[in-house]
Order: sequence, then C-alpha cells, then structure tokens
Amino acid sequence: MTALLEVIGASRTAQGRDIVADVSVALRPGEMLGLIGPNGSGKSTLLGMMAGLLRPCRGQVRLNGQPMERLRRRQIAQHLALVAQSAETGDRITVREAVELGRTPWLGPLRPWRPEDDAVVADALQAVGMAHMAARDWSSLSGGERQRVHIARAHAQAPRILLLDEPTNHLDIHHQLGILDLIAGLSLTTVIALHDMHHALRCDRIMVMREGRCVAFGPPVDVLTPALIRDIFAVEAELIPHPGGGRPVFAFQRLA
Ligand SMILES: Nc1ncnc2c1ncn2[C@@H]1O[C@H](COP(=O)(O)OP(=O)(O)OP(=O)(O)O)[C@@H](O)[C@H]1O
Repeated sequence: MTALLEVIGASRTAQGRDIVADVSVALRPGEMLGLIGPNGSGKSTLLGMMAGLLRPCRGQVRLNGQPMERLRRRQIAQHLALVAQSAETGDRITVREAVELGRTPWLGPLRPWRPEDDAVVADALQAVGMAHMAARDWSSLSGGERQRVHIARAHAQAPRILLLDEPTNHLDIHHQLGILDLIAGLSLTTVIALHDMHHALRCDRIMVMREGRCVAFGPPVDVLTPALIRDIFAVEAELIPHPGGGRPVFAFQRLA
C-alpha cells in the first residue's frame, strides 16, 4: 500500500554538514508520530522536508507516492498542513481572517468562498477555544493565543496530514493538554516535534534524533528507556507508575 507520506533516505546539508542524515520513515494512516531529540538535532529540518518546504540534498520525500518536488504548493497544501515554530502571520488581520487563510488551498476562480467555509472556520476556532476572540486583531494576541490560532488555521485547511513543530510551546499546562487532546481527537496522520517526554508518551511511535540521524524508533515505552534518555539527553530518568492509573510519569535528574 502506498504510504500517505514517506521519507526515503533523506539528508539535508547546510554549511558542509548533514543536519538531517539518511532518515527514512513511512507514516501509518492515523498515527501520531513524535520526533524528539536535543536542540539542533534536526527535527524542524525533517518536518520542513516532510512539508515540501525544504528539499532533501539526497534521498526523497513522497506524498501519496508522488515525489514532493513534482507537486504544486496547492496540491501539497490540500493534503498537508504545517504548524511551524513561532510562525508569523501578517499584522493587520483579525483572528478569524488568520484562520480563513487555512481555506486558501481549496479556493479558486471556480470555487469561491462558500457558507461551508465559514462553518469550517467557526469549527476550527471553537476547537481551540478561540471563538470568543474571532474579531480580535491577531497582533494583539499573546504567544499562546497565537499558537492556538495557528493550530486552528491548520485545522481549517482540512489536511490529511498535520505536521506540528513544538505546538505546545508558549501554552499553559491546561492548553498544552487541551491542544494534545485536540490533535489526537482530529484522527489525522500527525507528526509532532516535542521536547516534553510526557507528551511523547502519548504518541503511537516516536523517532529519536541526534545530530540529524534517527537513533531509535518505535513505541514510546519501548524507546524511551532510562539508558537511551541518559545517552541522548544526559539526564537520569525513571519511569514511575501513575498513582491514579494514568500514563506513567518520568522523574528526571540532570547528570553533571
Ligand atoms: N539554513 C541553515 N544553515 C546552517 N545551519 C542550519 C540551517 N538550518 C538549520 N541549521 C542547523 O541545523 C541543525 C538542526 O536544526 P533544526 O532546527 O532542524 O533542529 P531542531 O532539532 O528542530 O532544534 P530545536 O529543538 O532547537 O528546535 C542546527 O544545528 C541548526 O543550527
């Protein structure tokens, strides 16, 4: 079966060094794939290649079996939405207008804006708890509110694949968990770069990156062993059963 999105031996070089090196992965339909790794390990670069924004120097990314470089931006955007780290949006627009931008790949001379687009935008605003701020100037929002609007914009794009670069950055704990629940509830195929190991435990599979390479891959409880965490992050970690019966929790201690 053709994978929705497949990365085949992809590498990306900058200033003479591989910042992503020989990474391969085929996304499974509906899965949440987490990317974790230290700062600068290549997570954002890999997401950029998956989104068709960065071209691999070697290897290939395929969307529905088609080489990404053969597809037009609009075709890509009908399949895939990216929520980049600290993404910016033009200044003098309202929150609703920022989310309406998500409908762009579906509009054209023969497909004008319709009432159903209004409904999609309203749903997306509702889903991230920003409906009450729809008329606000986007530039007046806090960092966390902007992040939620970016996720609403991606949601309104109605993609099959959602790529998110540290989407819980800037968010308070209530909204962190809310956004992760929202993302899981969308039942899309999702790739999510994360720093929080507890968030990583919610993923179906995780890829651990170091210096551009995939160094471990699989279900989080199999991959996030104390030995791996010590090796990759120089932190002593213990996975402790949750007293309330939920997902286990990590206790961390920094190694000198
Ligand atoms: N255009 C570029 N030119 C030179 N180096 C670059 C370029 N883009 C990225 N890099 C470097 O490539 C490495 C990987 O960067 P990337 O942003 O992909 O890492 P990351 O894992 O997402 O990091 P973080 O967790 O800090 O967000 C970093 O060392 C970064 O400085």
